[in-house]
Amino acid sequence: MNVQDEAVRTARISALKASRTLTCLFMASCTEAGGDHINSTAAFDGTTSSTTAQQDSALPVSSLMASLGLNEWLKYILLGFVVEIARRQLYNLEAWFTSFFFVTAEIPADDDCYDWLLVWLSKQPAIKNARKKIFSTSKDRRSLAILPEEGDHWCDAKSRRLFSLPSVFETYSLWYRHRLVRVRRVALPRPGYYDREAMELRVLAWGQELLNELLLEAKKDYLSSFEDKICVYVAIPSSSDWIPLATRPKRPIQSIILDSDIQDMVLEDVQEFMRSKAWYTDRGIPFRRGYLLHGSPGSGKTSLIHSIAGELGLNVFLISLSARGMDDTKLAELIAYLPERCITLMEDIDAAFLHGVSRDGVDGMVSTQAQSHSGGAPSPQGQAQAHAPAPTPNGDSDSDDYSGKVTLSGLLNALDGIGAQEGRILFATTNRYAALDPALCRPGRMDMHVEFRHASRRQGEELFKRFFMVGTNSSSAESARQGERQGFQAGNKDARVSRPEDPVSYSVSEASSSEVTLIDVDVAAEHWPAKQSSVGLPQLSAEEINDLAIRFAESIPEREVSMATLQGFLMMHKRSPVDAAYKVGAYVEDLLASSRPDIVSSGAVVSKVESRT
Ligand SMILES: Nc1ncnc2c1ncn2[C@@H]1O[C@H](COP(=O)(O)OP(=O)(O)OP(=O)(O)O)[C@@H](O)[C@H]1O
Repeated sequence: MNVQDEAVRTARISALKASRTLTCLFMASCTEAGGDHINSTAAFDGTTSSTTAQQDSALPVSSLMASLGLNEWLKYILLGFVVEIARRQLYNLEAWFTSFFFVTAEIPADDDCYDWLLVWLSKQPAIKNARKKIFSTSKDRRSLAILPEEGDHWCDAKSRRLFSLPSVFETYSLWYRHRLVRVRRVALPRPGYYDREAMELRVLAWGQELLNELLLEAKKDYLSSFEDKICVYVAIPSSSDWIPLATRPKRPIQSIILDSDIQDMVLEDVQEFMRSKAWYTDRGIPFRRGYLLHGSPGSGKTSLIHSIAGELGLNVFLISLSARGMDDTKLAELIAYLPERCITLMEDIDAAFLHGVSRDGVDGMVSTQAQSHSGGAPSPQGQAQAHAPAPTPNGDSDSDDYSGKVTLSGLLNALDGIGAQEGRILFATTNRYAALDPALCRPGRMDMHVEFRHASRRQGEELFKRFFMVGTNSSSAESARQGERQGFQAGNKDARVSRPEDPVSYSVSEASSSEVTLIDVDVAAEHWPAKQSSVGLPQLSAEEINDLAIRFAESIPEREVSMATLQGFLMMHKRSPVDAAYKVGAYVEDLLASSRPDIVSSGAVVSKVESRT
């Protein structure tokens, strides 16, 4: 035998020794509990030096089992089998019992129904008093629906609400209409993806009715929390998601003071659109409608959208094209994830493009002209340039500051491309109508253009009445207001609405311009001595307020100041309508003299409307 063979043999024997020692240790530790301790290590020890592999295999099996105490082991293994089989049978029995006696629903977390249930559950005593639950103050859409309750010290106007939610994987039992309901939040496995959160709801009942009733009750409960509110959602480009931003009380449409009842016209148009799905489908016309509100700042564009959302019970989904991280893909995704019934709002739609990004990659103003001749197709060169970092007003390329990378073609595709959402109601606002690309404004994208101008005298008068007549305890107040309103509607046609598909522009004639005579404020104070009051509203009748409103309207120049400016002025004199009526003239004169750009009328907007319609 050579040295190599000897080394192999030694290695084999060592390996065998080691494995036996391990086996003996394992067996000894396992059989110790049965009291049959076997010191097999010693037995093996005596043989290790002289035994070989062939001798080991010759050991009788029965004596090996006995020496290892395997008989005891078999008992335990069998017992384990029996316990496991019993457990499985019990599980099957429970599953059978549940499916037989309970109606079960699984509701994924991304479904609206999930929110209804979570809010409903958070109000159930079984959850409120549960020993294990989740406390939350998060500002998500559920929390927006949970109203403060009496004696709820957590829920003041400023602090976030504290509410309890069912804990994950915990099963809660509660009673609904004398029937047992079992609820738990579960994770539904999704192959190759994260688990999906869901709610498992089991109702002890034969039919579906009780479950349906529960869900309907939860839905009603949830929606009633928003009855007098609209919910505003904001787009988060980084996650292509929508998160609730706030709830806002509904604003009555009558509180928007516009000439010629534009607000009613727009509202009716939206209502008609919402009723006309079949009409659009029958004619193969994409079921979308866009409204472009343009004109002076502070003239009521946002307020009108707010009111319309409230009147129609729609939530508002706010998209900022120049938000950090927003690009064409995110925009398309965000628009695709919009719910079917909602208002999509793009405020200051010109803002993203005034950074210099446009379909042709040049300044939006210039491209407006170029585009009108190009027929609307994006050029590859233009697209490439449009993706490049936008130049800042001083001409630098500023990729850090300017984070929005939405191109015009990206926006156009999102609005009515192949992946565009059906049934969408889009409202866009701008103060720079002239800067918009005609392709963006064409029918199909923006179907109705509404121009907002600075306040007319009639608007000023109406604003004054609404401001001071609220709470006037006179039956004549409302009738006077009604009468005024009718006169206002019938007499004034100084507003413009245009529909691109309809070349006829609604409107236009100038409001009668009455002479403005400024009266000395001291004279006014003499005229209204008993009415001046520094605390609370003076007790004025509706007729007196009407007179002051006329006075107020006569003192402001036609179409020179915004409604927001007038409202701001009235706020300064909210306890003194007399002062407000007699001091407004001087106030406006001062403002105009200082030529603040936000209050000076712009004639350019008006001419653009005419050229476009
Ligand atoms: N036509 C109006 N009727 C009633 N209130 C108005 C009107 N216009 C403006 N206001 C008041 O002025 C304020 C500003 O109005 P709003 O934000 O709707 O103007 P806007 O046209 O959207 O302004 P911007 O273009 O600057 O966003 C609001 O508080 C609103 O109540």
